Amino acid sequence: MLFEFDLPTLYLKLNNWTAKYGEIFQFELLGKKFVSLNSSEVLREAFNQEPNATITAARSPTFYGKYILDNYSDIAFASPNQDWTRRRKLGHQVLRAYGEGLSCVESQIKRNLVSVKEYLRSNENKNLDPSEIVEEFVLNTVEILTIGRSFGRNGKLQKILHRLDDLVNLVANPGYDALYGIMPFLRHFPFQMTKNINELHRTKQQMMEHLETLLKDDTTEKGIYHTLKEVMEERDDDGKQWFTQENASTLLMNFVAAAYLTTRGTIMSMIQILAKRPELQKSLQREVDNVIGSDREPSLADRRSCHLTEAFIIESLRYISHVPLLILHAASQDTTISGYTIDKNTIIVPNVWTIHHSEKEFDDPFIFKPERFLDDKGQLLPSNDPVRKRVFAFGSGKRNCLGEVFARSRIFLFISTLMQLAKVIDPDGKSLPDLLPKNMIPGIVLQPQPFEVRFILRSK
Ligand code: HEM
Repeated sequence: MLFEFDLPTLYLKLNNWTAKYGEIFQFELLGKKFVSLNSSEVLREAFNQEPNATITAARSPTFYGKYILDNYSDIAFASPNQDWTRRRKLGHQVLRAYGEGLSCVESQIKRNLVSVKEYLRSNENKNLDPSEIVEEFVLNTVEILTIGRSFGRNGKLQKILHRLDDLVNLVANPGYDALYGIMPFLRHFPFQMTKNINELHRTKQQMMEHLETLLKDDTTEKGIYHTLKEVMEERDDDGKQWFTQENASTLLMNFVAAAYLTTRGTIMSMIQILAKRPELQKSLQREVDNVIGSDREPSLADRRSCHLTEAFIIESLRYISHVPLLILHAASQDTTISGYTIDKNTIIVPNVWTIHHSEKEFDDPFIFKPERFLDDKGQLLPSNDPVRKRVFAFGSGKRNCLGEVFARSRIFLFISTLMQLAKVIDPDGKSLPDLLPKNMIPGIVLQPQPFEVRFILRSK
């Protein structure tokens, strides 16, 4: 029970301990050594300055990485070595090619927003749990990224991806991972978790088989999987295949899992925050009206002129801090951080939730203030401004998130479209609590509690 319930809320305990023990402290849990990094300065010394940047880029061994991700064939759970460096570079390349630059991808995403618009129009002024439409939007973008087009919530691919995500969330839960990591033979006993593990293997297989089928369709639209297939054909000088089927399926699993819960959590939280702040909504709508107007759809080029919308996204990521401890790192050799000796194999806990809610780092950290990221002319602070540099929502250094640009641009398109089209208000006959960072549902990725809102179309 300790495993299941304490580890997902470890970030709250670490926040209390930071008040007692300061910017960096070590502790032991389940027989393992941990070091918690609790200030932006210490985190940067560990992740951005050599030799620590290289030493702390390792991951600790996990059951999930070993048994689900084919013995660390992936990017996110593997420790660096030569092959990993090539995989991470490939991950960057495919995300840049399919997720960030191509206008055809942008137009696909905009087409995807049409169903969001239809949903808002046909459900106007009704009490709604927005998760259904947010999940469909996020999974559609994942489908477009993966195979170049989306098939909607009733399509086979989306059903597989949804199930895959649910299972990853259960199986990668740090409590179960720790338990199965210590006693991996448990996976042969008929517990519910064993059933989940087996179903996850089958669902991964189903995803790959379905992608193979879709690959045969006669279409010009391409996604990451088309490129991965080509890379699987490559051979090194010694004839070795450097990127295998296991690498492809686990890379896709990383992307699907990393893209879904994180983006869902951000957009859902932003909707709840908006419903409680009519003044902020008015300012965002004014910006969207001035920059985009109502006759055309928002596009990624508008990000440059929508300073408040961008600040709203960054402040939401800081305030909710829904990946509270990033993915845990590990020390690949003995080192020193902030004067403390850190032994090889110590698990490194980037205590980002605490950094984002520390008075030393941010004024009024528990108050939601997008303006903290704007200068006195209302322009977004540059990314190298000290205030922006204290936000670690996507990590920092050698293991930072590969999908940051993709995620932020999708969130921008969703929120600017929403502000162009509708006003978000409290539900009818029910109360909607303000979103409080300490009340999120625990997990590797925190989620807001279920809630309902109403959408009122602006054209009326
Ligand atoms: C709001 C959305 C997102 C947030 C807040 C987020 C946050 C993070 C964080 C905190 C990490 C761990 C960094 C570390 O361990 O130091 C991470 C890693 C990663 N993310 Fe994201 N992420 C988001 C969306 C995405 C998307 C859309 C993708 C891909 C399509 C993606 C792909 C990855 C990958 C592959 C890694 C592993 C990198 C590595 O271990 O080297 N993420 N992300």
